[in-house]
Amino acid sequence: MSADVTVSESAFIEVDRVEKVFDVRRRTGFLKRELRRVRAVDAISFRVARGEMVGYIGPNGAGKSTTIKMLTGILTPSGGRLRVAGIDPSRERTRLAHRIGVVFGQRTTLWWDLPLIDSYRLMHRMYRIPDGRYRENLDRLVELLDLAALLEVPVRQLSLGQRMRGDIAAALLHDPEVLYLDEPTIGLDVVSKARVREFLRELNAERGTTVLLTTHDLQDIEQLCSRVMVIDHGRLVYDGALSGLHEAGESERTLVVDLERELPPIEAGEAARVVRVEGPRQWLAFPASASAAPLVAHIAARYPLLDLSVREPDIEAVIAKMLYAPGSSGEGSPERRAVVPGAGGS
Ligand SMILES: Nc1ncnc2c1ncn2[C@@H]1O[C@H](COP(=O)(O)OP(=O)(O)OP(=O)(O)O)[C@@H](O)[C@H]1O
Repeated sequence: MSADVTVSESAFIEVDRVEKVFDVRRRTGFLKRELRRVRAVDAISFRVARGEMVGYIGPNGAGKSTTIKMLTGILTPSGGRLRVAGIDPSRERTRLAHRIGVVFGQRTTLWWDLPLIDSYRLMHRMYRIPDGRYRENLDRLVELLDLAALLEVPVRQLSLGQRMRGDIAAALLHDPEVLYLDEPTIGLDVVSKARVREFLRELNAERGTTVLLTTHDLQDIEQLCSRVMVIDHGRLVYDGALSGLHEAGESERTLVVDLERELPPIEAGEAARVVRVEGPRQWLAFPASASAAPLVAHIAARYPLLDLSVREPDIEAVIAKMLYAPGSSGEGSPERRAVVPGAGGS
């Protein structure tokens, strides 16, 4: 541990210049092997306060999973200092397991062939959850996540959305103080996504559970997190509000307008510009950091409207625009780099 590290009182997750280097051996000839070092996480620092909901995003291979694995104690950092609830995850993984919950959207922690309720019973024993607390948590989660009709159904028969709700309940039975969510809404339909997000909002508001959320869905971040951290090539390149990320990348949202009939391109002044017209449907691009409401009001007052919808920019596109915007070094220019640890959250 370096002497200059200042530990904030309120920080629940503390990450100080943490790195993870993988040594990968590659065969380059008949008897030749080459050692390649992959710096998956490169000296990242941040603080997350108790009760915060933070998005953790980045392109494929950026280092998100490696960070989460270090925070859960599955991987040991190659350098730096890491604490979750005051615990060093890789040294005291079992003790930490009682205080954290993990949900992977693409994998399940449930027993595939067993009815849902049997997985919960097994977790009851595995985590040694006191009987009263288990029953109370189970009842609450079954109600909030609408699982009553699914408890006797084998996990393999559940739909993706039902399985995800089942997994979230499993991760919360032991009352963890922090929840790591890896793509919790991937592959879900609009209704299931809304349900999962609503539940997470309530969980955070009522229980003060700290949430670290990895996602490729910008709406997850928009609807749940006041703070977002962006990792690219193992380095933290942004830590702040989502609106700031949009501003840095000058990203745009799209308003799709269905008019009653074919008309010339809509005039919206400085607020938006028409980027496509197909019959009575028009697409207008406007800054993602701006609200759609005034634009919608402007159009509704002047044009015969049938329908409207807003399309979010792709998360990869927002990050790419931020990293490679004019003036950026292409690796994230210093002024776009991570701000002081914890600054985004308080
Ligand atoms: N066990 C390992 N051995 C060697 N290299 C690894 C290992 N795990 C991850 N890496 C490498 O570390 C880098 C970061 O990987 P990581 O899985 O953390 O990225 P990610 O941001 O989670 O990506 P994705 O969005 O695709 O899941 C990648 O270059 C990856 O190939």
